[in-house]
Amino acid sequence: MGKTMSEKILAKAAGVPTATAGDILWVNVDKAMMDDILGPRVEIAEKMKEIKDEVWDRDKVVIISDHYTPPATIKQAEIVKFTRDWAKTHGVANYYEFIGPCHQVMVEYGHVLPGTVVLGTDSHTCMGGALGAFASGVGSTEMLGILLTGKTWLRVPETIKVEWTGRLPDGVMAKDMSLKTIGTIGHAGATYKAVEYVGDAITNLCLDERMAITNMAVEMGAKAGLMAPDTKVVEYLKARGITEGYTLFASDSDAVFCATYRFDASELEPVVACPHEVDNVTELSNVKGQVIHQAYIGSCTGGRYNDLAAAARVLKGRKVANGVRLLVSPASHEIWRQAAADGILSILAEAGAIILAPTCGVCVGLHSGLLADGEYCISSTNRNFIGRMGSKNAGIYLASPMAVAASAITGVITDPREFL
Ligand SMILES: CC(C)[C@H](C(=O)O)[C@@H](O)C(=O)O
Ligand code: SF4
Repeated sequence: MGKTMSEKILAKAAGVPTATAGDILWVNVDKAMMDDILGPRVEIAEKMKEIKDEVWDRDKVVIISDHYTPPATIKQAEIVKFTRDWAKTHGVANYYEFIGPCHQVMVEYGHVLPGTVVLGTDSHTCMGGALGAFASGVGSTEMLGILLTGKTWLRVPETIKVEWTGRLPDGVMAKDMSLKTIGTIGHAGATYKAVEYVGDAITNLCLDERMAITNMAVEMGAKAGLMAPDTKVVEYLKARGITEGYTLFASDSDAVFCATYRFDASELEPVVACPHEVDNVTELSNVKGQVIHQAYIGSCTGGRYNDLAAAARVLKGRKVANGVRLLVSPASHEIWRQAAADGILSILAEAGAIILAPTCGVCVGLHSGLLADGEYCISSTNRNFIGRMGSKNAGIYLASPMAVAASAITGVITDPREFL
């Protein structure tokens, strides 16, 4: 009987010849990531002092200060300082601060490799599945065990196959595919399962777009969101000087999937997730005309180069509506630099966008872009829970970067195809 990607990756990590969904395995972790919000400061440092105050392998730990950077309060600055100092005193050279949201940093700096196990103290760690890794979020207690031993137990998940075929229409993006999938499967429909995305509509996507999909696998409850690594992944890694140390696992043709969902990308139109649940998805046409006060393009979901370029295509030569805040936060310093060099940030700024630093801040309501009672934001991010961006009486519509850009121009939720 054939094996899925997850079964193959976890068998390799456990050092066993084969694994089957349902098996409980002790796996060796290839990279352990902590961010500033759930990292060392969350009892981990204290507990390690009680047990053994050193990490199992300094080269396999990555610590990223991203949620509280740039610090907006003294408390946030103290947390970032604590995180930085902890990394230094524990010899963790893989420390990054104010480079961008952790998941983008992990990929850009080569810490997510095909066929490896990457676990992080952030729920969107699953984004790494776009490069063919088994990447998943864990809690601080699990992370404590990993830091001390380099291992953790995992139950090999069953896999749901999500097949996207057909040609994506102009003006429709991977974010629309992601939201359509989540709206169909539901916010708990993939609990403790892996989701594997297949089909030519997936393989035709660039890596930026693929990551927008795997990033949100957790919004269905999934343990991991995977795509078989192909030449686009190999080229991406090669461009970063990485040509070995990974395995290109793909699911066997006779692998066992617990469910299969099929979608036709050629029939997909822009969709949005309406307040206050990520699976509250409807066609954008059903909420067209909804007033918005803020438009946000950013985060580990929708702040990559392709997102900014797509938004610039809509905004070029046009102006943000008076009274609408269009905030743009490139998902990393590298993206910020490249988008600036290529004139993309100038187009966005010319239209009236305010370009922010690479940060988690707006996405999770930690330091800027907060909403008042009765305000609405359309956002290229991944969560729209109550109070996510400030007031509990505000609302967030999740959409593609192109839909966000189009809505910023009109001041109401708008189909981006009107501007193409
Ligand atoms: C605050 C952090 C732990 C959280 C996560 O785990 O995803 C955040 O990044 C988010 O996007 O909600
Ligand atoms: S950008 Fe948003 S979704 Fe991504 S890690 Fe930061 S807070 Fe979480």
